[in-house]
Amino acid sequence: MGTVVETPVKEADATVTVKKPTVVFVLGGPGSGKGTQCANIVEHFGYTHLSAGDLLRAEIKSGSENGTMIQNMIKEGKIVPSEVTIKLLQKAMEESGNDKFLIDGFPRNEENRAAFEAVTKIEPEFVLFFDCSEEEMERRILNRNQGREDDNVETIRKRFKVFLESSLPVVQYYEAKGKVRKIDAAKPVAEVFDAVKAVFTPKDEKAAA
Ligand SMILES: Nc1ncnc2c1ncn2[C@@H]1O[C@H](COP(=O)(O)OP(=O)(O)O)[C@@H](O)[C@H]1O
Ligand SMILES: Nc1ccn([C@@H]2O[C@H](COP(=O)(O)OP(=O)(O)O)[C@@H](O)[C@H]2O)c(=O)n1
Ligand SMILES: [Mg+2]
Repeated sequence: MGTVVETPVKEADATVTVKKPTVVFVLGGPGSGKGTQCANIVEHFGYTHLSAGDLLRAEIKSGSENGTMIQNMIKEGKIVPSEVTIKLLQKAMEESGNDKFLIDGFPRNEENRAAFEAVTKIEPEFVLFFDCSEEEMERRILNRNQGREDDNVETIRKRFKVFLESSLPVVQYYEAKGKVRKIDAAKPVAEVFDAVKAVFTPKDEKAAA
């Protein structure tokens, strides 16, 4: 008869408490200044900036099998299926070594939002929303000069339509949860950043200042 050796199973070890990363979604129309302000936030507040658009453009450049599909969708101002974008975001989060992220330009529609929540189980800390008129956004995009295939009048019009029809409802979803921090993004860069800083500065520090 063999001896039964009991190995104690430590429940606490099995359910390792993995701390969920802090995520801030940075939303706003095309050209509202998301990328510009994210660069400032990174410098001051130690976040890692992940632009969904930049990740998708890098994926095209890498020659991935999804590249052509992504390129066609971006040219048409359409939103790439969540599956693709979320994989890129997750990979970038893992590779960063950080635990605080600005996710810029995502979620851009209800499908993006629901899929990210279902896959990662992460709820954003808050949503930074850059509010700007179409006129001003169009002016900025046409002066952006980054050689983007979607920065032309025809595609810009399509992107604005997608923004109004698909992206704004996501902002409204978070508004109903009290998570939206709305910024007047039509002002000069430094003034917009002053408003952004106020959102990221903890309340007790503000009181001490
Ligand atoms: N507050 C601002 N005032 C004027 N131009 C701006 C402002 N913020 C950004 N820009 C410029 O507008 C263009 C779009 O900004 P960007 O940060 O790329 O916006 P988004 O990522 O929302 O599309 C860039 O050329 C940028 O330099
Ligand atoms: N969540 C996202 C973000 C961007 N994109 C695609 O990438 C394009 C450019 O996104 P972007 O965030 O770089 O654009 P800007 O708002 O910075 O001008 C979008 O118009 C979409 O075609 C997407 O499909 N899904
Ligand atoms: Mg951008």
